[in-house]
Amino acid sequence: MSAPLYLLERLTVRHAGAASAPALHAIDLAIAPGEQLALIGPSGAGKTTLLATLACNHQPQSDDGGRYTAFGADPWALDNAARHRLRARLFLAPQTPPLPPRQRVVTAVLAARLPHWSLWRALRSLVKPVEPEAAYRALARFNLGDKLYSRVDRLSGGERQRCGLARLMLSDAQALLVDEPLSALDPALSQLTLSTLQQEARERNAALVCSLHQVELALANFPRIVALKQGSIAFDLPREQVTEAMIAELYLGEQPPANAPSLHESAEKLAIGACL
Ligand SMILES: Nc1ncnc2c1ncn2[C@@H]1O[C@H](COP(=O)(O)OP(=O)(O)OP(=O)(O)O)[C@@H](O)[C@H]1O
Repeated sequence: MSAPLYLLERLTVRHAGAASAPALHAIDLAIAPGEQLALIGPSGAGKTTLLATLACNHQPQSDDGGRYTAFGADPWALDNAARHRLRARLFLAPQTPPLPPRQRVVTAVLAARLPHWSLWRALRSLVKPVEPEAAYRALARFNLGDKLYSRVDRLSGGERQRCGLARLMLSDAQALLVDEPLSALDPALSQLTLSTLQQEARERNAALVCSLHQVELALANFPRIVALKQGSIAFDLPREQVTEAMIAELYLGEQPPANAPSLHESAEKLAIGACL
C-alpha cells in the first residue's frame, strides 16, 4: 500500500481568536493518493475547517500531541518557501471561489497556471490571455465554454462555482479539496460536476476530498464516507457500511438535509453503489 498523502493523528484545530471549543477535535484520518472521499455532516460540523486544514491554511494546535503530515512532511515545520511549494501540490476550491469580479472568465481560470508561469508570462496574460484554449477546455467540461469571455460579475452563482472548479482543472494538484461544489447547482449539473471532478481525479491519480450536504449524492458517488459532527469524526466507512440509522444519528437535532435518502432509496442506492 502506498504511503498516505495525508496523515492526521489526534489533530485539533482552533480558529484564531475563537475562545470556544476547537473546530476540529482529535481527528484521525489517513488519505491515500488517488482516494476519493466525501465529507458529510451537519452545518458547523467542521467540514470547511478540515478542508482548509488539508490545504495547510490552518495551523493545527501543537500542544495536544497531535500529528499532521501532508505529502510526507509537517507543513508547519517547513520554512515559508517550502510550505509554498507544498501548497502548489494541492488545490482548495472554496464554496464561493474568490474570483475578481471585473475580470474575464478566461483570465480568472488561467490564474490557476500562475505558479507555473514566469512573471513576464503572467503579466502578458493579463493583457491578452496566453492559453485561452486550455481555459475553454476546462470550462467546457462544466458546460460553461460559452462564458469564456464573459465578465465574472455577470455570472450566476452556479456559473461562478463551476468557473472556480474549471480553475482546478488547470492546476497540477495531487490533492483536490472541494468545498460544497453543488450548493448552487441543479440536479443535472450536480451530477455532471461530480462526474467531471471524479474523472479528473482518477486521470491524475489525485486524492479527491469533497464536502457535500447532499447525502444521497455522497453515498451514490463516493466509495468512502467521512462523517463529521461537532468537530469530531462520527464515522469513516466504505459507503456500503453506512446505514440509514447512522445518517439519522448524524443529523439528529438538525434540520434533515433537503435530499436525505429515505430508507428505501438509501438501500437501493447502496446496493447500486456496491455493484459499481
Ligand atoms: N473564521 C472562524 N472563526 C471562528 N470560528 C469559526 C470560523 N470559521 C468557522 N468557525 C467555527 O468552526 C466550526 C466549524 O465550522 P465549519 O465552517 O468548518 O463547519 P462546516 O461543517 O463546514 O459548516 P457548513 O456546512 O455550514 O459550511 C463552527 O462552530 C464555526 O462556527
